[in-house]
Amino acid sequence: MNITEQERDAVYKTIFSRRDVRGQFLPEPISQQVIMRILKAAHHAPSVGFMQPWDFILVQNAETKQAIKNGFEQAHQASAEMFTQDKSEQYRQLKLEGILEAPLGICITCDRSRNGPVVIGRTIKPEMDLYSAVCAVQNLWLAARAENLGVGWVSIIEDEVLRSALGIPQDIDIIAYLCIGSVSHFKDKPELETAGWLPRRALEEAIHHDAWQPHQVNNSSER
Ligand SMILES: Cc1cc2c(cc1C)N(C[C@H](O)[C@H](O)[C@H](O)COP(=O)(O)O)c1[nH]c(=O)[nH]c(=O)c1N2
Repeated sequence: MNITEQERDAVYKTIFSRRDVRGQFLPEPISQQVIMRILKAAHHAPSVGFMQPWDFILVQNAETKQAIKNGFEQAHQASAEMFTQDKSEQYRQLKLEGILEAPLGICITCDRSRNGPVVIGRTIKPEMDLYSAVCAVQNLWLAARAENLGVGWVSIIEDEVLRSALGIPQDIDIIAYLCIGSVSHFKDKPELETAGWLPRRALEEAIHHDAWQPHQVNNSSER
C-alpha cells in the first residue's frame, strides 16, 4: 500500500503541529469513538518481541483527578527547589499541567513481565519494554493531534500518587500520565521555547556522520 503525497503531507503536518498542551483545554467531553480511535493508534505501536506491554487507564472522575493534581502540586514545589535561583523563579511561572481542565486523563503503564521473562529483542537490553510503551504514547499523541485534540504529558508527580489514585499494582511500571481534550488553539512553538527556557537545537547539531563527533561552534574550530 503506497502513501500518496497528500497523505504524507498530512502526517508531517500532524507531527510538526503537535504540541504539549497545558493551558488551552476546553471542557467539552471527547466522544467514545474518538477515544477508541486514539487508543487503537496507541495499541498499534511497535513493541519489543510484540509484547504489547501497555495498558491504558482512562481517568474521568473528578475526585481522582483532584488527587492527581494534589500530587502534582507537591512534586512541583519540590522540583522548583532543584533549579538555580533564577531558573527556579522562571520555573514557578510555567504552567506544566492541565490535570483538572482536560476532560480526560490517560495513564499508560508497562507490564514488564507480560508474556514471560524472555522476550525477543529484550534479552540484552531489558529496558526495551519501557521504550515500547513510550512508542504507544507517541502514537496516541499524534493520533490525538490528527483528531484536533491536545495532549499534555505530566511527569512531575510521584509514582506512588498515581498508584494510590488509580490502584496500580507495584509490579506494573508507570510510563505516562496524559491530559487530553479539545483545545481553544494549538501554539505554534513549544511553550518552553517561547518562554525562553531553551531553544530548539539545530538539526545539524544532532546529526553525526560515521562516528560520534563533539558539537562544533558555528562550524569553526573554536573548541
Ligand atoms: C517524557 C516527557 C515528559 C514530559 C514532557 C514531555 C516528555 C516527552 N513534557 C512536555 C515537554 O515539555 C514538551 O514536549 C517540550 O517542551 C516540547 O514541546 P512540544 O511538545 O513540541 O509542544 C511535559 N510538559 C509539562 O508541562 N509537564 C511535564 O511534566 C512534562 N513532562
